[in-house]
Amino acid sequence: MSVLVMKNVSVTLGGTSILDDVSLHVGQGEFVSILGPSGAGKSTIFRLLTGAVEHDSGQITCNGQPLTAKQQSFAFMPQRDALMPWRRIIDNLTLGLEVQGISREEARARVTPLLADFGLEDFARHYPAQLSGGMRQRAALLRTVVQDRPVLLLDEPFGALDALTRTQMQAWFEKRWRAARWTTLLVTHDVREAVALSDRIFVLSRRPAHVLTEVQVPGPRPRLGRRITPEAHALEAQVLDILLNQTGKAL
Ligand SMILES: Nc1ncnc2c1ncn2[C@@H]1O[C@H](COP(=O)(O)OP(=O)(O)OP(=O)(O)O)[C@@H](O)[C@H]1O
Repeated sequence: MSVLVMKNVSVTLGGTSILDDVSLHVGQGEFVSILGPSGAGKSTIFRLLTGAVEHDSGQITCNGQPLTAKQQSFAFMPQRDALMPWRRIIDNLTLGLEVQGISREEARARVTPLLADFGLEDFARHYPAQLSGGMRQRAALLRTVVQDRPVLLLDEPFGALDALTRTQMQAWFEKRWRAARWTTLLVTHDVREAVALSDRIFVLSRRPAHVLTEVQVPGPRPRLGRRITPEAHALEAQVLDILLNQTGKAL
């Protein structure tokens, strides 16, 4: 059964058509990515799902229920880690839960057992500026995951990292995901990342965005580094061609 369904959704902002008849779905425990050219409207989909913008037409449901502003269906991780510099890591990690009305003690009790898995057990009392970029992203991810919502929305979570750290983080996250099977929707413009991490990929056109194609990613996991299969390589090339074609049209 699909947890998240967007059906024929269109969005206009300031008189400009941004999303045009977008349909996509994410199943329970599935990892789905949205790929598209820069400015296509990928982040707009997340703004829509988090209630920051409204759709003109179409339907959005979570677990079969129409999305409402009150419903807390999604745990959202923005592009930048958005950790508060004046709060210790432990207090940043509990923030999402505290906003939900959970006491600080209860929030800490939920976060603490996860610290080791996220490589943060020795850094709970540090401030964000004392952590590396990769560690901050792991903290932001932990803060998102611990909210225990039906769907994780990840907006280019590794985009700001250097290439080596990004590869390490992708491998680390993929391993965590295989163990936890969080229902995940990832926005990225990194074709390799989408192929390495996803079960399925929706490729968007340039703005106004519509779904150009939906691809099922073949082959066993993990698909990172030297383990990349010929099928995954071929898919990368195919998806890249589709995207370059879109960018070419935009130039
Ligand atoms: N309030 C607004 N009024 C008009 N246009 C807007 C508004 N907000 C966003 N846009 C436009 O919507 C388009 C889609 O933006 P969005 O951030 O969703 O794209 P994106 O695919 O996530 O881009 P990137 O990959 O570069 O992050 C952009 O061209 C942007 O200029």
